[in-house]
Amino acid sequence: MSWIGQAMLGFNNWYHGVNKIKATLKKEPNALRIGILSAAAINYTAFIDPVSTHPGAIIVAIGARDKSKAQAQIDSNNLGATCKAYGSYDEVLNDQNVDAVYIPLPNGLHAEWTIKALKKGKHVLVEKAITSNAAECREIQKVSSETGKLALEAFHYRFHPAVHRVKEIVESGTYGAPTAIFTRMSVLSDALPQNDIRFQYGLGGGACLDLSYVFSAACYFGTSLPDSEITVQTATPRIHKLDRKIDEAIDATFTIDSPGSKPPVKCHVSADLNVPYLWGFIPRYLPEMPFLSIDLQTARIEFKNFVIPTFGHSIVITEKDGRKTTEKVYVDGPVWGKRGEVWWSSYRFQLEAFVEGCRKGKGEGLEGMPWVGLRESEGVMGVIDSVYERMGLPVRGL
Ligand SMILES: NC(=O)C1=CN([C@@H]2O[C@H](COP(=O)(O)OP(=O)(O)OC[C@H]3O[C@@H](n4cnc5c(N)ncnc54)[C@H](OP(=O)(O)O)[C@@H]3O)[C@@H](O)[C@H]2O)C=CC1
Ligand SMILES: O=C1OC[C@@H](O)[C@H](O)[C@H]1O
Repeated sequence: MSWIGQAMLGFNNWYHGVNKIKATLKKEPNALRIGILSAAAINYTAFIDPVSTHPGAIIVAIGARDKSKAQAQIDSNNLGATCKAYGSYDEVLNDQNVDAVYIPLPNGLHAEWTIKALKKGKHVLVEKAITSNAAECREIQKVSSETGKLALEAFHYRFHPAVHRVKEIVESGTYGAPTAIFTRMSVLSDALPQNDIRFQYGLGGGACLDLSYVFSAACYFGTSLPDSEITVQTATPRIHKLDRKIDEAIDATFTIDSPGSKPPVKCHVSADLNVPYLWGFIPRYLPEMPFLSIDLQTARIEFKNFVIPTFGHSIVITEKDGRKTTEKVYVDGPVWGKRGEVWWSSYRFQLEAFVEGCRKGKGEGLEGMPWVGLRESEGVMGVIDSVYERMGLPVRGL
């Protein structure tokens, strides 16, 4: 599955001549030294590629359950000179040369390893979904504040300037307050093997956690978590054929009531890990872009590819009188200002924020820097817990 993102990134890098930039980049002497827990498929796109263009970050270790797998990833990405292979995740955490870790483990293992890493004095960038449930996320908050180390959920879309621009339009009030939000994300028919981590209950499988962008984005554009009240109205799963506890797809509605006089926002989210065949017999192998729409009092915003805007997106605003405006924002924007490059992926923007957060030792409240706070992550996990309860499926991780 990760090959799709990797191919798009390859095209982006070729188009913008990023390989030349990588070849001439000099690392700073005090670069943040980062270890990776596992040789996951997503590592190249989400982490190794961004680090290769960041002067202030260096990968010093990869640990996998089988050391040869870690070594193979080090070799295939030419990380050899500075990067050690380990045969366990504990060895990465015990390495005094590691300042921070990236955790791309299955979702059901995120809490355990994030907490272990924080207790070993490492800052943590942990893949989405941050945990299996809201209670685990509260535990991470507690340990993060006890240790003074950061934990950041890798919701990379939140670091992209196009997303900041849409948030700015919503918050400007130009078109009134938001009243309804729709978000959709899907994975092509048969793209994932039946034994994928996403289909294993014990590893935190299911569409809600894996495609948690749809919940995160509805909450982000519809409110400012954690101060709003979110009530799940409906939730319908399509159950995986091999495991009755796995939601292969979900469709849910919830309302967000924010403090103040704003109208409640009606949210509708849809996520699918195996898009059904067309007319029952034609597999859908053509990618369907993640999609978001926001109804405001006097206009609708449609945002195509809100998840990885780097690889092509559009923001279309249609006012009630029919006037249309289209925007595309690849760099700058209201949060980053002049920081960033047009070829930066959402993962590269995310790394920029993570490294800065680690350096300053403070994630939330850094001036002019995007961040996903742990209380917000907990709020999103709380919505997912409620959706599972509503569907009559077990809350993950319990
Ligand atoms: N930000 C993004 O765009 C994306 C994020 N993700 C997220 O990244 C994480 C990893 O996804 P992905 O790379 O697709 O997954 P993979 O299955 O490729 O990687 C998961 C890794 O987890 C390790 N692992 C540890 N215990 C187990 C176990 N019991 N069963 C299976 N694997 C185990 C394996 O490590 P080892 O190498 O030690 O054997 C494996 O390499 C998930 O949290 C997912 O949500 C995924 C895709 C895109
Ligand atoms: O970006 C993504 O696309 C497909 C998913 O299965 C994956 O986990 C997600 O992060």
